[in-house]
Amino acid sequence: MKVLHFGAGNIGRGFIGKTMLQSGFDLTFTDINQNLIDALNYYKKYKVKLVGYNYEKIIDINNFQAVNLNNPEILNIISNVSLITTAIGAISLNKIALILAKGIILKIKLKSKTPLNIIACENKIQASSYLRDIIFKIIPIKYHEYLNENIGFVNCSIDTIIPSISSSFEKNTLSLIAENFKEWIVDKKQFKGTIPKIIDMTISNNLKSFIDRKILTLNTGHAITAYLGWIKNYINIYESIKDQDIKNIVKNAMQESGLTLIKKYNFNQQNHFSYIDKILTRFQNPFLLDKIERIARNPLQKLAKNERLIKPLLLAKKYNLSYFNLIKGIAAALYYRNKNDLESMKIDNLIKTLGIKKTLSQISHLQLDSQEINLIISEYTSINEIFSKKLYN
Ligand SMILES: NC(=O)C1=CN([C@@H]2O[C@H](COP(=O)(O)OP(=O)(O)OC[C@H]3O[C@@H](n4cnc5c(N)ncnc54)[C@H](O)[C@@H]3O)[C@@H](O)[C@H]2O)C=CC1
Ligand SMILES: O=P(O)(O)OC[C@H]1O[C@](O)(CO)[C@@H](O)[C@@H]1O
Repeated sequence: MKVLHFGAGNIGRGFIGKTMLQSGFDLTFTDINQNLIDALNYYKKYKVKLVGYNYEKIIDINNFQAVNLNNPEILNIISNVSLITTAIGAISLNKIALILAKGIILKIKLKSKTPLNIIACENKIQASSYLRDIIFKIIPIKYHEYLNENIGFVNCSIDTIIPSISSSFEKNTLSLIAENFKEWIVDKKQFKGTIPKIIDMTISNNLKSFIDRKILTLNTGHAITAYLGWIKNYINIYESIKDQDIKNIVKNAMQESGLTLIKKYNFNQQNHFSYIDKILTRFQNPFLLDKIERIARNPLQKLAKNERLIKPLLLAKKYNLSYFNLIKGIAAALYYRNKNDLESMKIDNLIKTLGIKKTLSQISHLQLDSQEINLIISEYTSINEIFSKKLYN
């Protein structure tokens, strides 16, 4: 089976690409980063070092192709593959929609009857449905019946941790260190045609609860660990989570979010709280050398209404549950400044232009004079009083 993967980055090379090749598929990577494409075509292989507690295994990855997204050949490839996966960043999905639409139209004109499934492997709730909606807006209505019959947009939950570090164990810069833990769950109902057998891919009938469980537990805790760690000048996630004050806030915030999920999905509380404890152990994995900067990236996206920080706060408010540790995490996210992170600088500019309250309301869609906004601002102010020297380093 021919597969095209968008985004030859950490998760693209370290998990999606690896699993497609281990499943015996004919894999092509595509990316906008020409250096990455050139390196893939030059080296024609790389290694993935899986690390866990008392576990290390190096896997050789080879036998793949790589094409730049802007190479005209990409349309033929799209029209010819049975599966497309993406790992480019949720904020970039709208940038590939047009090229996907053009490739699908070519597929239609070639009178292809082979179903094509598209799985957006992004940290965004129902990312594939989001991509589907954009593509349907682009493709002429006369083709919509074909789309509905032959093109599957399959939502998934993807949980593993693959840091952006230069491969200290290999001179080949494509090689990666990846967490041994992985959980990739896809929505059975959204596939068109036969569901491909892919190593490490689990098929589920009730994906929504798994997506929310992962994004609103792991990513909520991951983000708060990063933002609080940044304020205290830590570099790596494991340093931050080893700080007991930070760990207490992170664990309590994950439990605050967890109680909303228990209410919404009727999860067993003991099972869910042990899921939280396992995640905290994963954050403490020193072998990953996961940088705070990677987990803190794109704070505008992460402070959006339907995302890992605001969504659990709104659910806690809805269910009249405690949310004061989530408030601390949101304030820390708002406080994050990194000259290398465009979104963090956009927040800085917004605060200078609109003030903190209006900025937060605009980003999060929280009501301007809500209790939640006032609590976040007061938390932000107390962070600033303690750490103000940090803001403009
Ligand atoms: N790294 C990880 O551990 C995990 C990442 N994810 C998700 O996977 C996605 C990618 O994350 P990473 O691999 O960490 O990021 P990354 O930055 O390492 O890789 C993203 C790749 O996509 C490419 N790209 C960006 N825009 C593109 C476009 N328009 N067309 C083609 N390629 C494009 C970039 O050049 C880069 O090579 C994100 O949504 C992230 O939330 C999900 C679970 C785990
Ligand atoms: O990729 P995002 O959405 O910036 O989130 C940061 C991190 O959260 C995780 O997805 C954890 O699953 C990371 O590995 C991921 O890269």
